[in-house]
Amino acid sequence: MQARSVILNAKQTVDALRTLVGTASPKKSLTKAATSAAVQAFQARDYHEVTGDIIVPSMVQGIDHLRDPRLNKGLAFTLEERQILGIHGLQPARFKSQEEQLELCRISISRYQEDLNKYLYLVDLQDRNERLFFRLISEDVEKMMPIVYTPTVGLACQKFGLIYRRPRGLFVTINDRGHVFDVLRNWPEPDVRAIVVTDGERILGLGDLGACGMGIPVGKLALYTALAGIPPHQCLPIVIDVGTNNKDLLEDPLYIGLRHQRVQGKEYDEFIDEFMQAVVKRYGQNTLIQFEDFGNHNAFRFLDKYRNTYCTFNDDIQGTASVAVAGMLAAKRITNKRISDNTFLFLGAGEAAVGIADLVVKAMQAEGTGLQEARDKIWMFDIDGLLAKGRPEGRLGGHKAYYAKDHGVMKNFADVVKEVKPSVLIGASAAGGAFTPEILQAMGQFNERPIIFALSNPTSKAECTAQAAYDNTEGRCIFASGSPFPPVQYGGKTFITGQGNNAYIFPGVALGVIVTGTHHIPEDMFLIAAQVVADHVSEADLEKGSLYPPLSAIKECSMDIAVGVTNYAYQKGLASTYPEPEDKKSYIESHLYNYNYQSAMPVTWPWPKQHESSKTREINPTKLQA
Ligand SMILES: O=C([O-])CC(=O)C(=O)O
Ligand SMILES: [Mg+2]
Repeated sequence: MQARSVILNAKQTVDALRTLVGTASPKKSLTKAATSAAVQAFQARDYHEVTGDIIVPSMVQGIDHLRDPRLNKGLAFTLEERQILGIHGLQPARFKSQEEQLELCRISISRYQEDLNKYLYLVDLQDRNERLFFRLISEDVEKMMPIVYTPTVGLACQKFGLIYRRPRGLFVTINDRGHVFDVLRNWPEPDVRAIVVTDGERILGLGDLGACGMGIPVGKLALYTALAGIPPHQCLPIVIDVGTNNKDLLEDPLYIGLRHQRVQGKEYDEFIDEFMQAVVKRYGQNTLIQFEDFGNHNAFRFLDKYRNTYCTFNDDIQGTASVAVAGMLAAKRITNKRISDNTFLFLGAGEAAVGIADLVVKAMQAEGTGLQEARDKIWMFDIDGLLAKGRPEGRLGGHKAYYAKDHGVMKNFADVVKEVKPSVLIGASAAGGAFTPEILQAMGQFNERPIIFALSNPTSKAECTAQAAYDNTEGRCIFASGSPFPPVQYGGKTFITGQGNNAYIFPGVALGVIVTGTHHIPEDMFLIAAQVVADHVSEADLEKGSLYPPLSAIKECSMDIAVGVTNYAYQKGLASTYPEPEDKKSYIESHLYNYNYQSAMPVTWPWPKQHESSKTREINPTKLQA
C-alpha cells in the first residue's frame, strides 16, 4: 500500500524516531506513513534535541549533558544541576568555576612541546566543551590564535589524514552532484548564517591539499566566534572535494579525500553553481559564503561571477587586501607620505597581490589620484617575470593586465627591485625566503623607511623573516608579515612586528554583514574595515615596530568594523533587517555569543513563588488608587 502523507507533531516525531533508531520500545509498530513522516520531519529538522541555543530539556538524556560539547560544563555543573539533570555521580565530587577550568587548560597546553599537539588538545577541547574552548581562545588571542589558526593550522592540514579523529564540518564531494542540497540537509543546524568554503586547491602557501584543507574553514570559523562573537551554531565549515592534483596525497594511504585528479572545467563550474544554489535553498539568500584558499584561476572568476548575486566575498583577495591597506594607512603616520606617493612592487600576482593592488588603487583614488595614475604606481612580478605588456609566455588574464607595464622582459626579481626602486615591497608569492639580503639591502638604500610586507603563510613561506628585514635595512624598515614572528632584536632594542593577516578583517566584516542581513558585500566595506584597523593602531604600537594593533585588540577591531559595516549597510539601503537600530553597537552586542556558562537548570525551576507574584500585584498603582 502507498504510504499516506501524515504530519507528526514534535512529540510524535521524537517517539517515532526513537522507535526507528531502536532507543524506545514501541507500543505499536509504526505505520509506513508515520515512518516516512518521521524521517522527513527529522531531515527537514523540524525537531532538534539540541540545536543552536535551543535545548528541549525533556529530550536530552542526563549523560548527554556531559557528551554534548554545547551543553557540557564538566566539573562546573553545580550540585543542583547535577541532580536535576541526572548526572550526579557521573563526575568526581569536585566543583570548579570556569576560571579554574581555563587555568587547567592553559597548564595542559603549556605541557605540550609541539604546536601540533597543542592544536590537537584544542580540537579535543572544542569537541568536549564548546564554551570553554571559545572563552579560552578569546581571552588569550595572542597565545591561542597561532595554534588554532595560522601557522599551526597549516601543519594540521598537511597532517590531516594522520590526525583525523572526528569529523567537523561538511564534506561535499563531486560524487554528490545533483544532491548537494540533500547533503546540506544533513547538517543538523537549522540557523546557519555563515559558511567558509574551500576546495583545498591553494591552502595558505602550501599548495593543493585537497580535502585536508578542511582545517582552514574550521580555523577561520573558530575565529568568527572567538574574535567576533558570532555564535558557533551559525557557522558551517565546508570542503568541496573534487579530487586533488597533489601526487603525494593521491599516493598517501592516509589521505581522506577523493583519490583522483581534480575535476575541472564545465563540470566543476556547474558543481559550484549547484552548491551556491543549494546553500540559498537550505539557509536563505542572506547566508554569507566566504571563499577561502581556492586556486587563483577560480578565486577571481567566482568572485566576479557571484559577488552581485550572492552574499559572498573572497577572503584571500578582499580580506588580505583590506589588512594590507590598513597597514599602509598606519604607515602614513611614520613616513608622512600619502599612499599615492609610493611606488609598489609585488612579488606574486595571485589572489592576494592583485586583491591588494586593486584596493590600494581604490585608496589612492580616495586621495584624489586618477585611476590610471594609481595603477601606474604598481608593479608586479610573477613566476613568468615582470608583468610587462606583450611578454611572450606571460599570462596576463583578468586584473593582472591593469598592472602590466610597457617594459622589456625581466626575469630576475632583484634586478626589478633595483630598477623600479619601490618604496613598498609586498610578498604574496608563497616563495619562502625570496626577499634575499641583497633585495632587502637595496630597499634600505632607496628609502629612508622602506615598507616591507612578507605576507605569505605559513611562516616557512614568508618572503623573509622579521629579523632579516631589520638586519638588512639597518633597522629602518617598516615590516609586517602574514604569520607571526618572534620579537626582533636590533641595535639594542626589541621590536614586536605586526601580523598583516586577514584575521583582523573577516570576523568583523562577517559580523556586520550577518546582523544587517546584507545581501551583497561591496568593496567599500573592506576599505571601511581597513580604516578601522588603522585607527586602532596606537603611537606605542608604531613605536615598537607594529603597523597593527596587538592581537589582543582584534575583538575590539571586529566590533568596530561591524559597526562601520552596519552603518554603511543602512546608509546604502543594503541591510534587510528592519527597523534600523538606533544604537548600532548595542544592537550588534545583542547578537553575540556568550562565552560564559549558562545555567543548565530548567527555566521553570524553581517555580515562581506565590508571594512574589502577589507582591507585584500589591504595588500596582491602579489598585492603590482604588
Ligand atoms: O589563513 C591565513 O592565515 C591568511 C590567509 O587567508 C591565507 O594565507 O590564505
Ligand atoms: Mg586564505
